[in-house]
Amino acid sequence: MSAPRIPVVLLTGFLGAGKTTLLNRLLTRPVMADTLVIINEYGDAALDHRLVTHAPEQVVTELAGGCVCCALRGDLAQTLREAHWRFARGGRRQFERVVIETTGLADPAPVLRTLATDPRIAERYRLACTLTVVDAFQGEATLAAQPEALLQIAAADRLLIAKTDQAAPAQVAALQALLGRLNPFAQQTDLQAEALTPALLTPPGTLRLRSLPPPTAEQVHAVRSDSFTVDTPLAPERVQAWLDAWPTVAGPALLRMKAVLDIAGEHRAQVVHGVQHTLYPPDSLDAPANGSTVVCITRGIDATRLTQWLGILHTQ
Ligand SMILES: Nc1nc2c(ncn2[C@@H]2O[C@H](COP(=O)(O)OP(=O)(O)OP(=O)(O)O)[C@@H](O)[C@H]2O)c(=O)[nH]1
Repeated sequence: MSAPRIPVVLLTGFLGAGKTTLLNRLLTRPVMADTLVIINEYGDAALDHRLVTHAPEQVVTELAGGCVCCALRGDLAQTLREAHWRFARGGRRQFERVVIETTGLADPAPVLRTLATDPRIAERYRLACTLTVVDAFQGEATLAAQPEALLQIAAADRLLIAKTDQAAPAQVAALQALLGRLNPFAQQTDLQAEALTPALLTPPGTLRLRSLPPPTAEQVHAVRSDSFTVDTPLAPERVQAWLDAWPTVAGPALLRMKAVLDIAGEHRAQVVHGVQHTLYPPDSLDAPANGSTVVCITRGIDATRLTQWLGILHTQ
């Protein structure tokens, strides 16, 4: 009898929707022991793998600098093909399941196709479930403006609604109704209200993959990712001025900002997230920063304004 195939969970959702936050919650569950996590990031400076807290029996690896749905599809296939010996101890495979976190701009359909049709992958792996995280607060506006978000909704077996604590109940209800129209097959879960159970990692019914027209080349290619690094610790008042100036760049053109900051006098790295209009309060990592990196993923932003804003961090 051949060995059972390894289940793969595809975790997707638009930039900043809450994928990594969910992953961190999931990885603390016993059901997620022995998990290989593959994190794909759009920016060339990968930060997400540093933001994922995991146990020693979990392996986290990253694919950065493009999307697994296009530029890095071959890299994903190679990672999966090689994983059983690359992530092995004493000749024994170190994982029993795989979670792939896509970039927030990925179209899940080509990734699902690779999983299903590459014979060397399909013989070892099986798709267990596609989870799409949706931001309760910004979800409707994102869906109206960002074609990739629609593709992610369409591919979902489960729609996981994050940030319901930030949205009014009527806003959540309107989003749920919209999601129900866009993908009536997917089960909707409010991540704040419901416990994360193993059932979340399995599809609610038969797996269905529906196709929507892909975004046009123009829509995809107008996206750019810029990273900005400073090697020396940042003065706290500079960081505060930079945070205060967030409204000068915030908006739909700033799809995502992620920063790991090395602030003078702080022993631990500080993490700051921005998603379109929203800036989240800084958080600390359990590790020193050794330099600061800010990644901005933008579509049609005023570059001068962005540069001025970033400049606040290190201007003498
Ligand atoms: N209030 C609130 N904030 C949340 C929730 N989920 C995520 N966030 C915050 O939203 C910001 C972005 O969350 P991430 O988990 O990094 O989002 P992501 O989808 O992984 O982002 P990308 O990897 O850039 O696509 C962070 O500051 C999180 O703390 C939630 O349920 N409630």
